[in-house]
Amino acid sequence: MRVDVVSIFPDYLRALELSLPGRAREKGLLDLAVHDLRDWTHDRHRAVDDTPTGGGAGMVMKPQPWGEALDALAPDGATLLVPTPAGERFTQRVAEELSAREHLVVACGRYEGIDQRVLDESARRLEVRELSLGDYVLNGGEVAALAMIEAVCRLLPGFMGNAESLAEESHGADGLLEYPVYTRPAAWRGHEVPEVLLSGDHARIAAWRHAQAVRRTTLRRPDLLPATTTGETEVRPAVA
Ligand SMILES: Nc1nc2cc(Br)ccc2s1
Repeated sequence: MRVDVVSIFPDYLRALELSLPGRAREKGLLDLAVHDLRDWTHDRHRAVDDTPTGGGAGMVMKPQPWGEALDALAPDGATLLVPTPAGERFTQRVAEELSAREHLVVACGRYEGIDQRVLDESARRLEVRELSLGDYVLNGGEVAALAMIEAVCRLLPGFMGNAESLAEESHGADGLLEYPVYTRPAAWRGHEVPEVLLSGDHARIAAWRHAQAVRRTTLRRPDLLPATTTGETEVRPAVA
């Protein structure tokens, strides 16, 4: 997979060259580049924003620098990711879908956003996905881009050393939150590891872990539980 990220704060994205994406690049799984949007400006102030047409507060990102940047970086058929509070929800399912793409170009907006015509023009030759991390507003798309790129790239085959751990994560195939985890020592500051985990009975351990995942999901994210046939969310008994 190739990932190009465009931002007016490219240093914000340098973290992508560390930790997971850094190792994947060494393995040849991921080719990542960060670009400064101002490289596609032509005035001496390197302007990337202007006042909103129709009035209103703040500034809007000009179409011309984005148009030229995307012409240079995004081949026809590439996927353009645009983090925005107004986007479709970015979920593990979306991350899985995007991990199968050949080329992602991530446009990090700032100010009040990017001129809509950039998205409309891009849709003529790119897959455009406006994506939201959640119902809150950041100062720009960079933080969201870091999260989305990590969520997508860690799903690339061979990216994670232990692929088995992917299967047991929160929001996995079963749609449940992850069960609580423990390690040594068996007792720590008066807290004991649940006896079942020391039993060696793998069937019993698996059942306990599933029950804990259901309990945690019911308590914290009932919206993730499958609806019943009546369309209501099934209220399942909390597991002791
Ligand atoms: N939650 C999010 N907030 C923002 C703000 C801006 Br400005 C650009 C992208 C995003 S994604």
